[in-house]
Amino acid sequence: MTTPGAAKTPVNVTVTGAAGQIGYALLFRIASGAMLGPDTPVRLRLLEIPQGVKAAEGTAMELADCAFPLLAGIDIHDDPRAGFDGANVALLVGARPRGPGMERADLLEANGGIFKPQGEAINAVAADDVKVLVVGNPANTNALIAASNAPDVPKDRFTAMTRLDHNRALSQLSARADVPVSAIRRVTIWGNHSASQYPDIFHADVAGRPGAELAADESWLLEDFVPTVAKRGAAIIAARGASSAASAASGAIDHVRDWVLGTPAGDWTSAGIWSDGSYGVPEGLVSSFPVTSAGDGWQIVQGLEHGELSRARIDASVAELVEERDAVRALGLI
Ligand SMILES: NC(=O)c1ccc[n+]([C@@H]2O[C@H](COP(=O)([O-])OP(=O)(O)OC[C@H]3O[C@@H](n4cnc5c(N)ncnc54)[C@H](O)[C@@H]3O)[C@@H](O)[C@H]2O)c1
Ligand SMILES: O=C(O)C[C@H](O)C(=O)O
Repeated sequence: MTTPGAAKTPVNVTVTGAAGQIGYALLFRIASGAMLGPDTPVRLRLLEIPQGVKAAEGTAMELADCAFPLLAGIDIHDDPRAGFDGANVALLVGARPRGPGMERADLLEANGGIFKPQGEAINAVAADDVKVLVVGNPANTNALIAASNAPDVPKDRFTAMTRLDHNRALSQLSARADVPVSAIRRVTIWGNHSASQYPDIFHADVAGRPGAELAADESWLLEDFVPTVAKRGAAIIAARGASSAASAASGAIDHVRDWVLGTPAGDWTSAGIWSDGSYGVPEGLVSSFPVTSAGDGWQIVQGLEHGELSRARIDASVAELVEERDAVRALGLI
């Protein structure tokens, strides 16, 4: 399928798990220009397992029926080497979601095996400027697996999604302070996309009010705000009977958009990135940090000071990332 007349060279965007719930919420927004901007045509590569190909074909038919002016083509694959060929942006969504009562780490063995061959394929055939966002859980450690199996791709091109957690934190804080989400800046998710994550508001600006002032109410902070954000995924599963999909797709769009087009001045966002040792997070773990981008890659915001409470929370989440890394090492995945 080709739309004639697109001026710029299309960006190749590979989406794995294209026939799944998140895929269905994500692809139409990418094709509409929400992710890469209103002037950038996209060519979509949908990667599925063989059983998912027919449903992906149905989604591709619907995408064609939207007549998106920016959609320069769609192809569907069940072989990672074909699916990632020439990929400039790769969204690694395809993986099993957790069900009620499970932790995301319970998916390590089932899903970890997906990310080793996908990392190898990205290494072999993706474009030189490839940018990878891992959404499939456990996202941080799956990103670590993919990056570790792509030795020729710079590690900073592999990222894991904590933008959904970041957006959840903004929303909870907005409700608490009774200010619009757009008036809140400089919130951070630290650590793992798991129940151990630490949503940090100590450095936030909440409509001109220091976040530390709100955080001073420790019973609200520790018994309400932090667990509501950190356990939101499980609450959605309990309510919907299925894991978050539209909000996850929206987080993925926000992550890639800010990475490629830049974060707003005076603000930062959160992303799981390859640690360079900042803030005592061991090098080589994929951990969430406060980050900015000027369109040329994520930079970790430096110089934030942490009190005892924040330090202990960050350390606990990082300790879980170390455990997950050791588990996938024992499985031979890295
Ligand atoms: N990081 C986050 O914030 C976040 C948020 C929500 C969901 N998730 C995770 O995203 C993943 C997908 O969720 P979903 O609700 O779309 O699941 P889903 O079951 O609806 O869809 C998953 C799709 O992936 C496909 N798939 C499986 N293995 C594949 C492979 N090797 N290559 C290509 N495709 C493959 C399946 O056929 C299926 O179509 C889950 O692991 C879920 O836990 C992460
Ligand atoms: O919680 C899950 O398992 C899905 C996703 O990671 C989420 O945070 O909504």
